[in-house]
Amino acid sequence: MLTSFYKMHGLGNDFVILDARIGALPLTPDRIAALAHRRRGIGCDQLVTLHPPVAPGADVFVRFFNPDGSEAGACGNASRCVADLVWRQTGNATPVLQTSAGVLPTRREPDGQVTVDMGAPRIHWQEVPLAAAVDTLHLPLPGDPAAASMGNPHATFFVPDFAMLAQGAALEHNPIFPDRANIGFARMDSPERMRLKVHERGAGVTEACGSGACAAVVNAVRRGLAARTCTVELDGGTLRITWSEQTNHVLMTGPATTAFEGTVDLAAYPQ
Ligand SMILES: N[C@H](CCC[C@H](N)C(=O)O)C(=O)O
Repeated sequence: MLTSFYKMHGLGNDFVILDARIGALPLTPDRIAALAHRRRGIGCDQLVTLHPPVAPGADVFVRFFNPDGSEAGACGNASRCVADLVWRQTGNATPVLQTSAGVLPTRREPDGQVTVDMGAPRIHWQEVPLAAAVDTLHLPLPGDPAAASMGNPHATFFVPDFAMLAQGAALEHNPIFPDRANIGFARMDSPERMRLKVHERGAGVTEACGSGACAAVVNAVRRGLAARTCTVELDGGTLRITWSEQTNHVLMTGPATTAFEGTVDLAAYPQ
């Protein structure tokens, strides 16, 4: 059974996008992991599936899966890529994405970049989630991180350099994060500019993390370290993030790139 796929990336955070809008695809966590494998599969940081929308006003329902097979409620870079794909397919420059974490309006900018309204950050401990009723602005961990969710859990460490990146895997699995967490390391170069590296939950260090950039700016603003509009410099490039005072929503603007299209025989991958 040959299935078409799109290989796309947002600042080097790369995705295999499969279209399940015309019919369900036989995907299991093991098959997702096999497809995401860098040598034995197509290879990607996340596998993304498209489904018929259910939410009123949504153009497509999008699901995000990490290469370990786990599902995530948000993926900022992939959301920009799906919005770009829908525009290429339909000419709709403002597609609305339904995700398990909420309905995300998007907009194609005149320069070809894509803005996604990532919704409001969740900053209560139960929403991140955390395992205990602690202040999410100062978690009881060495390095004093803050935590927030953009529909997926993020911890942000404010650091002078990136020596702590090597601790990302252990921190991802720290028991304070019952659903694990994406671990961001942010160096504030000015209130308007942040350098960020992210060890992603279920994926490891990626070239960019869109939801991680959103959470890092939210946490930096909460700490009084950043302006509400901040340029986030990641390994793969830069994102513009604004945490709106009026709407409490976080807007993320950045590129979306198609690398290639292909077909894959899903039956050739383990169930
Ligand atoms: N690893 C993340 C999902 C992908 C997020 C990232 N690729 C982005 O652009 O937001 C998680 O398990 O929550």
